[in-house]
Amino acid sequence: CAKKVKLAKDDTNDLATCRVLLAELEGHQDAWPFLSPVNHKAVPGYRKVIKKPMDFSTIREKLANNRYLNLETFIIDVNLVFDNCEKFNEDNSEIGRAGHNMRRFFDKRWTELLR
Ligand SMILES: Cc1ncccc1N[C@@H](C)c1cnc2ccsc2c1
Repeated sequence: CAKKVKLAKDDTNDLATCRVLLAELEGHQDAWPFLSPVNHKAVPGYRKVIKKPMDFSTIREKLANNRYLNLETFIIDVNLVFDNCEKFNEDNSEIGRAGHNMRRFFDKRWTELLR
C-alpha cells in the first residue's frame, strides 16, 4: 500500500488523551466553578457578557457524542472555559483564582501528555 505521509501526526490516542485530561480537570479541587453550566439566572450579566458559555459537563457530553474533530477542537473548548472565567471574574476572586489555577494545571498536563 502507499507509504503514509511522514509529516502526519499520529492521532490514534487523541480520544483517550482527551478522556484522561477531562477526568483530571473534573477531579481537580479547584474545578467546582466549572463542573456545570453557569446558571445565568443566578449570575446577573453572565448571558450578556459571555457569548460562548462552556463548562466541563458540556465538554464531557460533546466528547461522549463524538463532537470533537480532534484534540485541537477539544483544547479550544477547555480554553474557552478559562477565557470566559477571566473575562467575567476578577483575578483576585475565588472563581478568578480557581480559573488561573485550572488553566496552569491543564497547560502542564497536556504538554506532558503530548510532548
Ligand atoms: C465559572 C463562573 N464564572 C462566573 C460566575 C459563576 C461561575 N461558576 C458558577 C458555577 C457559579 C459559581 N458560584 C456561584 C455563587 C452563586 S451562583 C454561582 C455560580
